[in-house]
Amino acid sequence: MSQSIHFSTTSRTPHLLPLPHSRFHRPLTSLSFRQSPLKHTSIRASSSPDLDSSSSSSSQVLHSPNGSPAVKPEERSVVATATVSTETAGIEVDTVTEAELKENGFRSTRRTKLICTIGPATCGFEQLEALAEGGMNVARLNMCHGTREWHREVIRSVRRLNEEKGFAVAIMMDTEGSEIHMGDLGGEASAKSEDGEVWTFTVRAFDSSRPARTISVSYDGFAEDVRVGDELLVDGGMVRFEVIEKIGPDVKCLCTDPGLLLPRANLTFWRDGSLVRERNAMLPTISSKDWLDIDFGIAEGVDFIAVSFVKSAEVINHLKSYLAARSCGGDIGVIAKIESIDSLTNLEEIILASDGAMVARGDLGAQIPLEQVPAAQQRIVKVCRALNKPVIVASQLLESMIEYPTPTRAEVADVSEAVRQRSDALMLSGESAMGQFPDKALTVLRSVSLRIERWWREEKRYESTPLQPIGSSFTDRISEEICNSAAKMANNLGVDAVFVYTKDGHMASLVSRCRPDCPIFAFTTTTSVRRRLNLQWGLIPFRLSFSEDMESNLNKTFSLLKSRGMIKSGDLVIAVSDMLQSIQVMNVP
Ligand SMILES: Nc1ncnc2c1ncn2[C@@H]1O[C@H](COP(=O)(O)OP(=O)(O)OP(=O)(O)O)[C@@H](O)[C@H]1O
Ligand SMILES: CC(=O)C(=O)O
Ligand SMILES: [K+]
Ligand SMILES: [Mg+2]
Repeated sequence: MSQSIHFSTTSRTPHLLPLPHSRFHRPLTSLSFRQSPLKHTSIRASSSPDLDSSSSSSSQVLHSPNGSPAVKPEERSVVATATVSTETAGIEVDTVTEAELKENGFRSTRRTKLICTIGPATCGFEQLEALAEGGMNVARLNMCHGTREWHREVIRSVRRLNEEKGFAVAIMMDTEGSEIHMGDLGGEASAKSEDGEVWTFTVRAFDSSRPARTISVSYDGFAEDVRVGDELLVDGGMVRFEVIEKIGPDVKCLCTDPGLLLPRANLTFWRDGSLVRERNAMLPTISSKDWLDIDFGIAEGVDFIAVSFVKSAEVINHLKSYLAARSCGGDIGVIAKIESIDSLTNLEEIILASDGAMVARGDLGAQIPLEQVPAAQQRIVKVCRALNKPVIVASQLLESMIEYPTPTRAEVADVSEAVRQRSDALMLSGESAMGQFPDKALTVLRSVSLRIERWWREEKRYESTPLQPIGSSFTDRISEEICNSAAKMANNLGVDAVFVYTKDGHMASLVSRCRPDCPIFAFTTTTSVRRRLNLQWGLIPFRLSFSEDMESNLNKTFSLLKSRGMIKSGDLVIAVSDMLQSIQVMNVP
């Protein structure tokens, strides 16, 4: 039996009219709840021509390699190859998700998405493949490091992995920004600064090798702006110095907290307990080098651009119009990195302008007192959720795993908290870029996410807080209400999955926003939308060509997913779509 609620808005949105000849989609004159008068046990009625055509077109349907529902890791590559060959005819889902669905049953798939920063420890094809196998949804490239050629190589490897092995890893480019940072240490991996040592920070460039205990600084106004007595913090306090003398372009500093100086580490200076940000506040958020990197990102087809040190919504709007003009169709998502005092001050307007946000705790913790970072994180996650933008929690989640194969208890608690807050994604930085145990760190993120999500489901901790309306047009408000209701129904009825058919991804994100208890199968027609949906909580994105006819879409989907062993007869699903404003509840025939 299929039951549906239709929302008819004939006068305003004629394109959303239910299909006149469909038994399931009769035009209605008002908002109503309709129970199918036909007491058949499934929507797979024999009279349905669509169903017949989709099941008879079984030559297009991909069958699982051995007919069994479980895919062992060693069989994944077989599935991967098959996925690619049916790209146009069937349905695309990444191999890792498919294996996870079959192994755990789809109620237990991971909802929290995982991002890995790629660096020297993970840039090889096999290393990238291992991360993809381990559940990496997005690969992040930090333009602070490496050459464009290096980044291009990584991007192409990820794309090749997606094509050849059936992954759907998205690529996020992270801009350098024009904050103050150290130079690259002349090729050394790090430099140790001991307590009581005097180091020179200078705006001079070095022709040859770096003189001993000398660090170059990226910002020309540095020597002019600092004062004797200021405190200089490397990476938000990993190493501390006190300014003792200024000599032209050189600033002599006494090390007061020893530690390891890493190439291009961020520098902040503090005076009387406050961050000094007078002159460098005038630096552009997107530097001339960043614009060149952005052009490079457009040319290489990255999925997201994360903008460092965003101060206001203006820069986001500026970049978005640039992307819309340059990247034909504006396919690239813009992520605002919240890592400065200004970004906290203008948080709502920045998030509203962006396609998502990152809680960049590394630099944020260098700009506000560390003890304020957890509250800032909670606020950013909440605002993103309210405004329906994906949010990433980043930096030092598993910092000790750069050197050790197991995390600290405190790190596990920190990861758990981010999952408990229902952030969309967690990000590895140094752990995956240059750590010794990138795969193990990813495994920890995956297993902690799964465990916390399961605990939350077992405890039936549904969200009761009502979500504020966000859409401005009447049609948008209807979509929102449909998604809110669908998620609520999914929880109350204990359905196995919500199916959402969406061309631009918006309906899928509206369902994700409700954080329902079951996974969300998001069907979309383009590869780029599918990759972008990879960042959002609970969404399992599929690429599928579909029509305006929901009945035929459902039949086609059921048929394809069943043939791959990803769903089975009797599974209870709720379906919503961009095309037809309705909620349908049905058992898989
Ligand atoms: N492409 C790369 N090449 C070399 N080293 C890298 C690269 N990407 C990252 N790393 C190393 O990993 C460390 C952490 O990387 P990450 O990019 O997350 O830095 P971050 O300081 O957290 O980010 P941001 O610079 O955006 O604030 C860096 O300090 C650097 O040593
Ligand atoms: C990720 C990042 O930019 C930060 O934490 O500062
Ligand atoms: K960066
Ligand atoms: Mg940063």
